[in-house]
Amino acid sequence: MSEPRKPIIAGNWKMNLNHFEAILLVQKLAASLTEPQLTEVETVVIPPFTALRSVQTAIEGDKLALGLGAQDVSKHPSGAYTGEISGGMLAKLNVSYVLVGHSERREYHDEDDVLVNGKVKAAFAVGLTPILCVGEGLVTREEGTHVAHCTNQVQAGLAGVKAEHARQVVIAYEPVWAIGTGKTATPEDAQEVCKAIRVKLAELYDGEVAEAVRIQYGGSVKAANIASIMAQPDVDGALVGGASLEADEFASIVRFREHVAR
Ligand SMILES: O=C[C@H](O)COP(=O)(O)O
Repeated sequence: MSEPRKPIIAGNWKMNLNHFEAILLVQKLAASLTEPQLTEVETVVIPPFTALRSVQTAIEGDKLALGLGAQDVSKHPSGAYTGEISGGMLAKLNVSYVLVGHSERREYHDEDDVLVNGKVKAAFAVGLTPILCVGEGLVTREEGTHVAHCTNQVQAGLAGVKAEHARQVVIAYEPVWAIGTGKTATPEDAQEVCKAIRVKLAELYDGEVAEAVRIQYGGSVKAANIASIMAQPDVDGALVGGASLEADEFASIVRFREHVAR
């Protein structure tokens, strides 16, 4: 019998908040959540690079049960790569998670599956856990090829990754048409793709790896819809954008068990 998967809710702050504002948000968030709530649901904040050090200091200084993530990582370990941030630099800041292949990186920074795969491997090489983001655009959804699109992205992102690492990855399914638009996929839409991703993991590795991997849904998640999304059997968490910038709203998302699924 495999261990139950611990829910993981992560707030991706994107390109918002300077380091002073970031500290305030972390302190407000911590004040809105009790220790047991933070232990029951793994809660991760993902600030911009410039706020990582301040947020890490706040988390460690106040002994907060919050995880720390970064929004991107270089595929290179070090060297003459102006503007890049290495996995080693992030690990030194006690960063645990790193987003890889977010749709905004794929769309606005031309990141393809080969680069995403390089970043996944760079993260594992220094002990970071990648949150591998996949998701289809509106055209693909309307064509009805969204499931294959997402499972192909998972396969490409994990190419050459051994089972011992693959079982630790977090996958975020984010339909691009639902990001920041207020349009949420239905819980059934989320379940369809998350289940297909788990089936693909079983094909690529084995059932044990597939059962261990946590799969998040992302795209206009808020307190009002989190319970019904989390009620789906293959959804193990959420990657939250806009709503993670408001402490009360994000805390309420983390406390999803208190809400009634609609
Ligand atoms: O990383 C988070 C996602 O892109 C979702 O963003 P959103 O909650 O603002 O739609």
